Amino acid sequence: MATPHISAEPGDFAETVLMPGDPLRARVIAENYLEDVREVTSTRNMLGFTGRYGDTPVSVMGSGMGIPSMSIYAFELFNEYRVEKIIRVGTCGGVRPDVEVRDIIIAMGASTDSSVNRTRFGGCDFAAIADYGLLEATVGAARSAGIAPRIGNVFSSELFYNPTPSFFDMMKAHGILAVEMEAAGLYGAAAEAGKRAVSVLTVSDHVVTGASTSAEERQNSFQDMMKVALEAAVNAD
Ligand SMILES: O=P(O)(O)O[C@H]1O[C@H](CO)[C@@H](O)[C@H]1O
Ligand SMILES: O=c1cc[nH]c(=O)[nH]1
Repeated sequence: MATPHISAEPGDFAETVLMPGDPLRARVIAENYLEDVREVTSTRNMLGFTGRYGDTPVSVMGSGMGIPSMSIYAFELFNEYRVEKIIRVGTCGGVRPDVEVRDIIIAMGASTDSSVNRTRFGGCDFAAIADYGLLEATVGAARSAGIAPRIGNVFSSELFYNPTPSFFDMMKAHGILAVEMEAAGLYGAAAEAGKRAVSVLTVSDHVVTGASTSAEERQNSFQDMMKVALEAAVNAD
């Protein structure tokens, strides 16, 4: 039953799909965190896998970069493959001065300069928010693991290379924790489909201070993020 962008069969995806931007990271997650793994799609090399985390079936698939790419895959997973929950697992750049590299951010909401959610929502402003149950499950998983997550508003940017430095001052003044490129599109797609989503992010760099993570720090915070996302996949009702 392939869709235009996914070559899996019905039933190939679990109810919960973890989505990093990078399809090769999806493979790393599948091989290192899941058991009984099989590849279920590779159209355009946007790799997807299904396996088990403990007793719970879990899938992992790349979303690509940016809201348009995330919107395509989330739409097809929610509407064609009966996926119920998507947990984005990605990187972000810190914005507020009190956010530090390696922090784990749970995006309660996602502001954006993209018009995608207005297009979905009849030209009105849509409040792109995480599903509350998934938010609780991720926050609970983080705290149980001794991780203090930052919870709040992120900014899903259309541009990675923004030419206007004052853009980040505006974000900072509005309490934006960090900038990334997909959460607002994912939350809009979930709402449109009547499904559920949350984004768990690790801070890889700081766009204001210029701080960045070493390879070892990146690996540690990646492991923290994966623990949070996988435990939430198991524990969310
Ligand atoms: O690490 P991922 O999930 O790809 O997320 C971030 O990294 C990419 C930019 O380098 C964008 O996709 C942004 O959202
Ligand atoms: O989208 C992103 C991701 C990480 N760091 C950034 O500055 N932007």
